[in-house]
Amino acid sequence: MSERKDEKYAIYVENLIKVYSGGLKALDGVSLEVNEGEIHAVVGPNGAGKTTLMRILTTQIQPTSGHARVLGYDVRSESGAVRKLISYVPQEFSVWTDITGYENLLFYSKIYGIPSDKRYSIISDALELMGLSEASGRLVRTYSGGMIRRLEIAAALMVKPKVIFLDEPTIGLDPRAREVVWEKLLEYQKEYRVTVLFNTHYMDEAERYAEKVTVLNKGRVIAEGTPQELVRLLGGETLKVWIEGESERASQILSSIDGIQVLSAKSNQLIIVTPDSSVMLPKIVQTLSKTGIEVRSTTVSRPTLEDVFIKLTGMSIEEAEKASGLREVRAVRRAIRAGG
Ligand SMILES: Nc1ncnc2c1ncn2[C@@H]1O[C@H](COP(=O)(O)OP(=O)(O)OP(=O)(O)O)[C@@H](O)[C@H]1O
Repeated sequence: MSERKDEKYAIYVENLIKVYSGGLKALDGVSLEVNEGEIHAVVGPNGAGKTTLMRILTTQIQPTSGHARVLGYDVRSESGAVRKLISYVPQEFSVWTDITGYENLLFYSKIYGIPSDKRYSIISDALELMGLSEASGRLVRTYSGGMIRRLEIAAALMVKPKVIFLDEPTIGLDPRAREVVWEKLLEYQKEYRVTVLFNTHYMDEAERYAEKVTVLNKGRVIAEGTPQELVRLLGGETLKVWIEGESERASQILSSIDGIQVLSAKSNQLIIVTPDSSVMLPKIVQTLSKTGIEVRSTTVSRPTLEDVFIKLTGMSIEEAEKASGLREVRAVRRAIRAGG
């Protein structure tokens, strides 16, 4: 018997559309495929539709049209089977701060129906996996933001999910705390080969930890592939050039040089992609200075996913968020996670 295409993937999404009751189209024909055991990032600015997609895949809301399967089960008609195989770690706080870490997991173990004779070992294992054994007897209000996040993930691991969905797993955490969250998650993922789908607006995080990335903007997939493939789309190195003068005019002047793509030109800074910066940089400086524009400083780096996003949308993630008017939402979430 031939295998159905949508059953060979851990997650299969085809032409998903979600229109909320007020008429807002949050997803506009999203398709994606995630292999079993893959770590997959969905990246994009606030309001891109990432949470909506995740809520549909975790059977919390229904799509308006299109279809989605998780481990071969339809999220709409077989939602019970999907729920048995997955865990979901939401963006919002999902633990209580006035009880201990252990008590939180005990509470969840009861909700999940874990038999009482197995609870202690399952909770201990989950705490150990997330590096929280020593802190397990402390009130959660004494935990750092990173420890709280790891406790929420520990709760999700107790059901031994085949697919884990994480919505902005490190939002509001400092770089070191983000690293520890990922260190623990990766150790777990490696050992159990679970499939991980996570949402993030941190492009560097997607680039560093995801095997595949789907870039979402305004409810549509605008790019997908491995981080390396996406970065290769740009074909070269990224040059940042700070100038004395109008960046718009500088951009027009430079666009006439072969082998230069100006990704953005704002606030005295140009972001340029070029195949060979050692050849192009002197040319750029010379061309600009001939027209009275002085170059103040330059940096050369490997292109990043953030640069790919700029190329595809004409703006940075930050600018896209400002434009969507949803930037404040994220600022509040960050503050909550950071304990503000
Ligand atoms: N329940 C709802 N009713 C109406 N509109 C909604 C609802 N939930 C989300 N939206 C809107 O749908 C769009 C997509 O939101 P969504 O939360 O999926 O985006 P996101 O990429 O996850 O952003 P964030 O990072 O802020 O969560 C936004 O414009 C949002 O305001």
